[in-house]
Amino acid sequence: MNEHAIGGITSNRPVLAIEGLTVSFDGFKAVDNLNLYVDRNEVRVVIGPNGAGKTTVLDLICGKTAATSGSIQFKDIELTKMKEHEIVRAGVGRKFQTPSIYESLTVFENLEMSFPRGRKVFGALTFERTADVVERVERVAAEIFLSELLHQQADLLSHGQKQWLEIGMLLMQEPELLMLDEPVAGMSVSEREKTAELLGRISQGRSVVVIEHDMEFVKSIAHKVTVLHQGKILAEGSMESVQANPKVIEVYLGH
Ligand SMILES: Nc1ncnc2c1ncn2[C@@H]1O[C@H](COP(=O)(O)OP(=O)(O)OP(=O)(O)O)[C@@H](O)[C@H]1O
Repeated sequence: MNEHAIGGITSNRPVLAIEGLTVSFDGFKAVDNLNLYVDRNEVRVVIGPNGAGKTTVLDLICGKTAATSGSIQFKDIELTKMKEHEIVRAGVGRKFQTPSIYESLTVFENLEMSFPRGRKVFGALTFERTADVVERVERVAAEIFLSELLHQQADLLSHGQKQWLEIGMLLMQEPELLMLDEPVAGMSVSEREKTAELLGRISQGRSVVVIEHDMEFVKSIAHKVTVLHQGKILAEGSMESVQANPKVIEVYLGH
């Protein structure tokens, strides 16, 4: 576990602490008494066979699905009692598999409308373009490799660039926890490499949780891997230890 200095006091508490988390759908436990801890500056990858409960865990963290029991602590905040928009405001960003960018707007406008104050005060599309908004849009665009394409309409971007734009829209809100569901699906090799670099970079100062099936990509980004199976943790640790684990090979990697 990393150590963080907070107000001069050294704290080794994880940013995300999930304990005893369970969700039942008509008696079927999709997530079953799960404990999961993620540190600041960490890229955690969650892997596992189809139906293992990976997406459901992210749905529970972001408030899309209500827990049956258990706790999700983000810093000092209990998320299980909160609404989705409150969880976003608390600093949790979630990217789904399909990009939900606005195709008819430019890269700049897509990023601009994700600036939290703009949305809160003036509504989604009509707000003042102040210097701090422009500064943050430009900073985020540079992070996601889109500085040169700021004024291009989003529908003209490549698939990979659209995925980066959506990550950028989350970064505009400066989340401390970022969750991504299969971020490199459908990307070219060079886009995958750039995405690995991007995730490493954006994990600095925050926590990143990624669901991924592509093992080469997992190897290139994961600080730690959690293997889910039937709603429970089957194994957890370094990529090497997980790959060598006979139980993991049996239920997932051997297939
Ligand atoms: N809202 C729901 N109602 C009923 N069952 C659900 C619901 N959401 C998920 N499930 C079930 O919970 C289980 C876990 O699903 P989940 O989508 O979390 O798996 P996953 O590990 O993300 O799989 P994949 O790799 O295929 O995306 C599955 O059996 C799924 O059918």
